[in-house]
This record gives sequence, C-alpha cells and structure tokens, in this order.
Amino acid sequence: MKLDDSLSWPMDRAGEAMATLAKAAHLSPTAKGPTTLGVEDTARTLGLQADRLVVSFAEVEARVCNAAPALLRIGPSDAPRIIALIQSNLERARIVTPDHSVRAVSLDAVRDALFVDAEHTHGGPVDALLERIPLPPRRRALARRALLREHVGARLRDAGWTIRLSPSAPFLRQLRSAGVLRTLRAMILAHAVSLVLSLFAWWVIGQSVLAGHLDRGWLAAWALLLLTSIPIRVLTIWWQETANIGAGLLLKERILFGVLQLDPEEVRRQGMGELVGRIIEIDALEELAMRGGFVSLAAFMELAITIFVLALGPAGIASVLLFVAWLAFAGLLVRRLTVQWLAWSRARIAMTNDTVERMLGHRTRIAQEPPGDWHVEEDGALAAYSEHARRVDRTSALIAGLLPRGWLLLGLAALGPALVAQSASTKELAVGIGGVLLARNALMRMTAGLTSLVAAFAAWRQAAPLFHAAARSHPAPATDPRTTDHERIEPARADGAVLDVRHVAFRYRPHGRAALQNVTLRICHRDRVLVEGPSGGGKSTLGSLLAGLRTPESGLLLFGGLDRASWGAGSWRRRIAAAPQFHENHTLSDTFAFNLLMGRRWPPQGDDLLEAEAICRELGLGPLLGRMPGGLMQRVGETGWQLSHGERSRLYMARALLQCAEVVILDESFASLDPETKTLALRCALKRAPSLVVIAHP
Ligand SMILES: Nc1ncnc2c1ncn2[C@@H]1O[C@H](COP(=O)(O)OP(=O)(O)OP(=O)(O)O)[C@@H](O)[C@H]1O
Repeated sequence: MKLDDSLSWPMDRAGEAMATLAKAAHLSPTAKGPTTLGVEDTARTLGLQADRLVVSFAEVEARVCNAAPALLRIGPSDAPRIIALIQSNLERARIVTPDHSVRAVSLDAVRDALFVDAEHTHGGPVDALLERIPLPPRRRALARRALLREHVGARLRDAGWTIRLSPSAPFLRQLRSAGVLRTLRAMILAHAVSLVLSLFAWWVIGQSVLAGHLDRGWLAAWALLLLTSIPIRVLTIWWQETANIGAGLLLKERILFGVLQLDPEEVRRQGMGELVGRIIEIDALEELAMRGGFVSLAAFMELAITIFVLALGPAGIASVLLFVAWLAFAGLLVRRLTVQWLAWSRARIAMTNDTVERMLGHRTRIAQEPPGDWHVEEDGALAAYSEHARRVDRTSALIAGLLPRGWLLLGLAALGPALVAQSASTKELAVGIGGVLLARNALMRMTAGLTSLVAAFAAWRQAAPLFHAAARSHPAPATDPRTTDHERIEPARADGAVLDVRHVAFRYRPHGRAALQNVTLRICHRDRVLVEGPSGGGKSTLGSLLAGLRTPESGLLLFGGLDRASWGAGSWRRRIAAAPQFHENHTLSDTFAFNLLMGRRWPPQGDDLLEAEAICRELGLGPLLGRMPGGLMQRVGETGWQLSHGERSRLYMARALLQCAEVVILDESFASLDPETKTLALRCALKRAPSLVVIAHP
C-alpha cells in the first residue's frame, strides 16, 4: 500500500507541519509557527523539542508507535516528504495532512514509505524469489516482509523527529501535557470516595449494633459498601503508580537536561563527583517525593475527617485542641528530622565527590602516592557520615514510635472524665473512641508520609540546581532563514571578513585577572592563522571564545557580521568548529565512526563514512583503521579500543574537519605527533579547512 502525496508534507513546509502537528497533539496552543524555519528551530520557537529519530527496519513498527507525536521523513532519500504522526498503534496511525485534516492510515503503509529505498534495492530480488513459490497472497506478504527484514533488518534510517514539550518548559505544563495532573486528580477523588465509603460502612454497622438489631438488610448494605470500596481502592493504587511513573520520568528527563545546560566552568567549580552525587539523589527524590506525597495527602484527608469525628465525641472541642497541640509537637520533631537529614545528605554528597575524585585520580595515585597515604581521612569521613545517619535514625524512630502511641494514650485520657462520670451515651463514647483510633491511624500514615517527604526534601535540595538549570534560557535561534540549512557554509562578507574580533576581554572570575584584554583580530575566508604565545598567555581561552564555548566579557565578536546571540548558540557552533586542547576533549564510548561524525550527523548519510575514512587516511590513521578489527565501526573510548595520544589528537582533528564549518580551530592538535605525521596532518588541515586557526607553542 502506498501513501498518497496529499497525506504528506513537502520538505519546504516542514516548519508548518511541525506547528500544525504541535497543535493537533495538544503540545502547543498555536499553529502559527514560522514557516521558513526548519523543524528544530520551529520547535524551539514553540517551546518544544524535536529529537532526531533513528530507526532500524527490524524495529520500525514498535519505534514509530512509541515515537508519536512525530514528524516522519518518508520517501526516497533524494526527494523526502514528511508525515505528521499524531498517534499510532501497531495497526493504524493518525496523521495530520497538509490541508490540516486528521486522517487514519495503516502502519504498514507508513513503514513502507519510511524504507522505500531498501524496498527499491531489495524488493525486486525478493519478489523474484517468491514468484517461484506458490503461496497465498497473505502468506506471500508475510514471507516478503520476513525476507526483507533478513536483508535490511539492521539498516538504520534517519526517520525524522519525535516532538515533545521541551524539558525546560514549566514543570506544571509538562505534568499537564503528560496527563499526570489528570491522573492525580482522579486518584485524589477515588481516595476521597473510598474514605467516605469506609466511614459510611462502619457507621452502618455501628448504628445497627448499637441499636441492638443486626438484621440482614444492614449486614448486606455493609458488605456492599465494603465490596464497592475494593475496586475503588485498586483504581486509586493504579492511578497512584501511573502518576508516580509519569512524574518520575519527567523529573529525570528534566534533571538530566539541566545537567547539559550547565556551563562547563560551573561543572568544574562544583566538581564532577558532587554532580554525580546530585544526580544519584534523583532516584531518592522521585521515589520518596511521590510516595511521601501520596501518603501525606491521604493522611491529611484522614486528619480532616478525624477532627470532625473527634468534635462529635464526648470530649468535643477539648479533644480537638489536644489533637492539634499533638500535631504541633509532631511538627517540631519533623523540623528536627529535616535539619539532621539535610546534614546527612550533605555528608553523603561530599563522600561521593571524594570517591569519584579518588577514582579519577586512581592511576596517578598508584603511580605516585605512597600506598600508606591512599586511605588517609577515609575513616574519619565514614565515622562522621555514620554519626549523621545515627541521628537521623534516632529521630525517625522517635517520630514513628512516639507520635501514634502517645496520641492513643492522650486521646483516651481525654475521654477519661466522660467514662468515669458516665455522662456520655454509649453512642457518643463509640464515636469518641472511634475518633481517637482514626486519629492514631492518620498519625501513623502521616509519620510515614512525612518521613519520606523529609528525605525527598533533602534530595530536592541537592537536585534543585540541576532542575532549575533546565529552565535557563538560551540565545534564541536566528530568524534568518540561512540558519536552517545545516550544511551550507556561509560565504564571506563583501569585505572578506568571516570572523571579526574587536576589543574583546575575558576573565574567568568576576574580579579576577583578565585572561584576555583588548583582543582585536580579523579572519578572512581562506586565511590560515597561527596563534602563538607563552604558556598561560590566553591562547586556548581565545580559541574557546571564537568557538562559542565561552562568552566575552566585553568587546565584539562577529561571524559574517552577526554576533552569537543573533546566530543562536547552535548555529554559531555549526559554523565554527573547534578541536579543543587534549585534556578538554573526549573520546566517547562508541564506534570510531560515531566519534568522527558526531559533530556532523548520526547516523551517517550519503558519503559521510567515505569522507570520514578519507580524512582519517590523510591524517595518517589508515594503519590504525587496518589494525582495528571493526575498522571504522570499532568501539573506542574508556571501555573500547584504547587509542594512543597521537591517534586521539588526530581523531579530534578529523571530528572538527568533518563538521563542514567555515572556520576550524585546532588547539595544540599537532603537539603529540612525530614530524612525519605532523606534516601529513597539517597538509590535511590546510586542504580541508576553509579558514583555519592553529593554536601552538612557538
Ligand atoms: N577555568 C579557569 N578558571 C580560572 N582560570 C583559568 C581557567 N582556565 C584557564 N585559566 C587561566 O587563564 C589563563 C589563560 O589560560 P589558557 O589556557 O588560555 O592559556 P594558554 O595560552 O592556552 O596556555 P597553554 O599554552 O599552557 O595551554 C591562565 O593563567 C590560566 O591559569
């Protein structure tokens, strides 16, 4: 089955398709997105995020179902079109068409449209093979699919973009959009109903027992009420878990997004270990906040009913006041627990920081530190941590043990005068005792809930900076349509200047020493610039400013006549590629090819792999590719093939050269190469980079 062209959008209306889909999928209230921008930029202007979707033929159905809402790139790779997918199951997909109507199409047709190239190459031979086998049409179709899967199952395809609310959007909006608020409302309502039902059930049975005639009708009503409360209780738990999972997922997503928004300097100042510690706290936060939140909410609902029942008892307002005073005492204990828990979690983060630091410096310590000094101070830190834990345990035990039992004694004591004087009726006494027991149950629930909430609050204090970092605003994308084209290199301005640096100054700390002062420089198309200077002179700092990794304190920094804010951070970096100094760069644990092409696009398209290999050979990495069993697809990085210093330097160089940027900055990239390889590498950089800045020592 083929998808009609009237169902899909032409590529030049991708921005419009994005905005229309956002409205149809209730992600954004407006469909008036800018039509000239590409998908990712339109998404950003609508406060959404478009993530690349890469699928293999083998898993396409499952991935497409989970990806909605999504913009799927269909058709042959040289003339792609777009399907705006609102929703899908394994059979049918709902899409929004260019005339803004919503239509249903079969998922098979979507899959065929996505893999039309593979179909084109392998469909013919498979059909020819099946021609020779007599099969009914349905079995033939199944056999065809299975054979194609066998041929191209692992083939990856850049299938378009999944669209979602940006993790930087207000959290409440995210909760609403994900349906978590709706589930929470249903859960609260169900809990309230089940509470009222159970109270009513006990009232029914109490009434008839106290009246002295337990007839069948009352018993049946009581049983019916209890039976009704069972499915409601099951629904409450189901909704609670659903909301828990949904909110937890959003929280994790937002915090991990926040980590990526941190400035590298900030990460450095905080310490990697501290950051890891904060991230670890997310699990506790997610689990405890939700569990504690639900339990406390339920407890507060019970408390409200309890106060009402207590007021109806023989001690009346006196027992209500006593209960409120007991709650105030509980508040003091919880406050003490909070202070202790905060100190405990600070100690935990400090220990995590220390452990990560020790792990990072492990090889240096083994090589250079006397073994006797390896574990100094560890015992002291552990003892202090245990002491914090003991304090928290003591107060938690006091809260869990004393609050409910203490209240039971106090509440019954408050009923004492009425019992002794026999001034209250049996019914009033039953209500009074029932109220005291209800209050004890609510207190038990409340102590469990609040203890979890205190733990969640301590975890929140650690994770909050990352949560807030997610909302940091980034320079808006340029509305200049040129920025939508990822691969085009900007032509130089009429005066020949590509990069214009005027009176730029920079310092790392607000009142610290200036690392750069009054720097003025002009780089034209095809310029080859060598930046030399003494160690600590500010060469790398200048490189990072040009590459947009840092922002100047003052002065002007222009590319093609526009500053970084006008281009947008992403567009700027696409135009100026840098291979930072060795210790600032990283080989990711993935294939060699991914490490080469990550700055360009992944999965590779067209001639990407061929070009990557050609650059590697020009840089003298041919013998390495021959030695690695997987060639370009060899896994490298911390857990893979260990590259030598010089090999890594050239990998970083190739990564920058492959980005198709107008300006390439190489920071000390040649320092670790032997003279022969250095000549090769320099020749490659001079040939490949449109404009080149090389930072080196004299
Ligand atoms: N993150 C930082 N925080 C504070 N100061 C820094 C930071 N990074 C660099 N500096 C300081 O800024 C100055 C310039 O450093 P930069 O790395 O730019 O020098 P460089 O010329 O590249 O040196 P080298 O040739 O040794 O690599 C140095 O004095 C350095 O100590």
